[in-house]
Amino acid sequence: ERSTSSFSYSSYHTLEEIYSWIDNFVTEHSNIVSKIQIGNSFENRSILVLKFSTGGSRHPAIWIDTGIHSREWITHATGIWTANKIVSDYGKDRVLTDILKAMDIFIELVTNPDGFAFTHSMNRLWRKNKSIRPGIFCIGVDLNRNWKSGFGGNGSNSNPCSETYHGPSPQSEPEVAAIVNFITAHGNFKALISIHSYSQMLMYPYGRSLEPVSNQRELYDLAKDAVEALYKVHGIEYFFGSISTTLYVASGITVDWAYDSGIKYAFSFELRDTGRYGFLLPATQIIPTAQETWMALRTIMEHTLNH
Ligand SMILES: O=C(NO)N[C@H](Cc1ccccc1)C(=O)O
Ligand SMILES: [Zn+2]
Repeated sequence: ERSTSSFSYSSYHTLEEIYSWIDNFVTEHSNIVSKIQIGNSFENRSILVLKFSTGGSRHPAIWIDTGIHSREWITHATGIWTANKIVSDYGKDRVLTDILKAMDIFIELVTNPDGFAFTHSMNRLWRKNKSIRPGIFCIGVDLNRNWKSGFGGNGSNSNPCSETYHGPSPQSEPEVAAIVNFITAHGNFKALISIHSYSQMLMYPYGRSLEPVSNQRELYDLAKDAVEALYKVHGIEYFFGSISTTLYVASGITVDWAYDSGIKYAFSFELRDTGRYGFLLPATQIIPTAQETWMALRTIMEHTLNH
């Protein structure tokens, strides 16, 4: 379609529809949004990031990724709504305006494009990427196990047929390497938020061990504030805490790498629901989920701005 005004934010969309929306969105808001290609997926699809900036060269930055696990459709839909919320509220919401005056926000909406295309074409419940290697007879690596920090540890699997297969080596997957290279080259990221579904949880490092991070108390208090802000919107309750203590041990994950790279505000969301619909969350819940998640994201970003 020619413009985002005909785009339904209360529907799930295909990869092509999302990429088309991105182009229209950037054109319509070119004063504050730009599109960056940070690499290509294994099957050679573009890996795209939206940059929200009010100027400056290397503002401290906030990273948000959705869709690293392709079946978690509510996360891409929430990311799209969030992108539109940012341009709608800039200049109106004092907190957001202050954030964007001082910081840049980067959103990677389709972090696993090959897997996402596959959930539309062949297997709605596909989780991993679509990489293949000689002599290996199962497809895909779990992109939330392919990061260097704790790579290959407990809570990841060396069996290529496993849903948590960590891949042959850290950052072996182009989808992970693209993010690592981008964030490392930028060098001034202060927060990273990686959005999954489902379970209704807000978590922080470490996943690889039960050992608390150095600013554990700060992250606990911030997570508590964020889930309270989320609850106020539609009364949805989230658990929160470190990944290993709240959920289970998981190694080679995004937020452990971010934290060990110096990004002290690293969080992972598990959005709605708690299992009634799971990955097949009805589209009627997209906007309510995005609305409540925004209040938690805004809380985390405000704290990052002020610390
Ligand atoms: O897959 C999901 N949720 O979609 N989450 C689990 C748990 C998790 C979430 C966030 C970070 C680390 C680990 C996973 O095995 O990756
Ligand atoms: Zn996930």
